[in-house]
Amino acid sequence: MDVTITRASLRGTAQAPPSKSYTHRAILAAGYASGATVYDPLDSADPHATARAIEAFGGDVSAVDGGFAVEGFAGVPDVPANVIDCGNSGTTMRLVTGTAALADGITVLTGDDSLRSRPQGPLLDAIEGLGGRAESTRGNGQAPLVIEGPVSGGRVSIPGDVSSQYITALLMAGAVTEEGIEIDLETELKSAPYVDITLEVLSAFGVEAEPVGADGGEVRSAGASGFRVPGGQTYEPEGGEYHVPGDFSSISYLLAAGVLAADEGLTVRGAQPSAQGDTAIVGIAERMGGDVQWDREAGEIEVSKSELSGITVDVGDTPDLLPTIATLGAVADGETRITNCEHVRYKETDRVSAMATELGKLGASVTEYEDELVVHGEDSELSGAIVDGYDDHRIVMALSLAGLVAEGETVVRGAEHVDVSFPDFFDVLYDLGATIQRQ
Ligand SMILES: O=C(O)C1=C[C@@H](OP(=O)(O)O)[C@@H](O)[C@H](O)C1
Ligand SMILES: C=C(OP(=O)(O)O)C(=O)O
Repeated sequence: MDVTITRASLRGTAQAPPSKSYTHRAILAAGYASGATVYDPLDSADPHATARAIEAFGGDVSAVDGGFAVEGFAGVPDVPANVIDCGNSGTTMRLVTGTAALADGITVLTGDDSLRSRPQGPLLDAIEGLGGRAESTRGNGQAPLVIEGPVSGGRVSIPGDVSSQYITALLMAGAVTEEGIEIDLETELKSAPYVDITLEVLSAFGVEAEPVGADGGEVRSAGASGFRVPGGQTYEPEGGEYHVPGDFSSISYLLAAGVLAADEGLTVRGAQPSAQGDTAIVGIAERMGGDVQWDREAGEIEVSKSELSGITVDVGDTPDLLPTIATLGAVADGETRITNCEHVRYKETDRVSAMATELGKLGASVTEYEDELVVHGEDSELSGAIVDGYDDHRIVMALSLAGLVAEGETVVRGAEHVDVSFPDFFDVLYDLGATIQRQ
């Protein structure tokens, strides 16, 4: 699907979609349990992939009023009767690789073209280190993957600068191994707040796990030298239910739409504080000069159109914000420097390169370095063009934002990929007053 967007003035109220990261973890944790109801889940393509995996391991996920009822496999996954298709979802493939290592037999995991080009090698090595079998069929560290368990736990070391999802996978699976898992980080951890999300969900399911400090003291994931999860634990959420908070990566597009185009202001609901690193978008928009008010208790953000100035942002903890910040930078006055972003190249597409290329087509001046993206707002005048969404939901949404302010028509190709994390993105923009045509 192509979407055509023209300059518009936005106003009104938008509801943030539920968090993708929390939804994946909550339904998988319910799978590791004997079951639970996950309320307010994100009902989109990526969590559906995790739900399919839970079913393949002997559980069941069904829609009930306001949520998903999950019947779990109680810590002992069946050997799947078929290949598990993880679709476009990196989170599913990594987290479920951990589950597969617990099954007494072979699991085969695959995904779409994008997912089959993403790095899995460090997680495969970790599972081999725990005594399992974990192979890439092509021997290149990418899916299709063949995993054979069961592993009983142990100690592994793993790089922290490729994907934090490897750590999440090992912690979630480690809790139901016999011995538990100790993880030593070989490098600094990127995307660390995502492991904090994991620890928060594990705690809500009554599972103990912790970061280990460089000096053996207590730290949050961002300063950790490793992680530890004792084995023999049981997943069981209080009251048999879990509630998913709103998604701040998705909120980033609504906030950006507000600072770019809401002359009369707009309100974003569902913005309760949580462990999400992408909450940083509120402070980033403010630092750029955005008029943003966040009532944390009410979970509401008021935002209105503002003159923006370029800033420097380190996205080591918040890789998914890069496309949004790049678009804001193209409209801001002065230079926006997005640093510490090499790991943003390992996503659904190389997002550093994709944003440099496509914003360039819209008239932005962008310089790409291995670990930095620099947007020269002062030399950028956005005017409509046909741009490619790279089959990547975040590229599609970030380029659509540019369409709200560019002169003339912006056509975003492959716009249907918003189904991964924000299925009604274009309906929400339309309701806020955007001009959207779908072909
Ligand atoms: O664990 C998660 O829910 C996620 C972790 C991050 O990936 P990396 O840890 O691979 O950077 C993030 O980019 C992804 O969208 C979701
Ligand atoms: C990278 C993302 O997700 P995943 O790793 O689950 O594909 C994302 O949602 O931006």
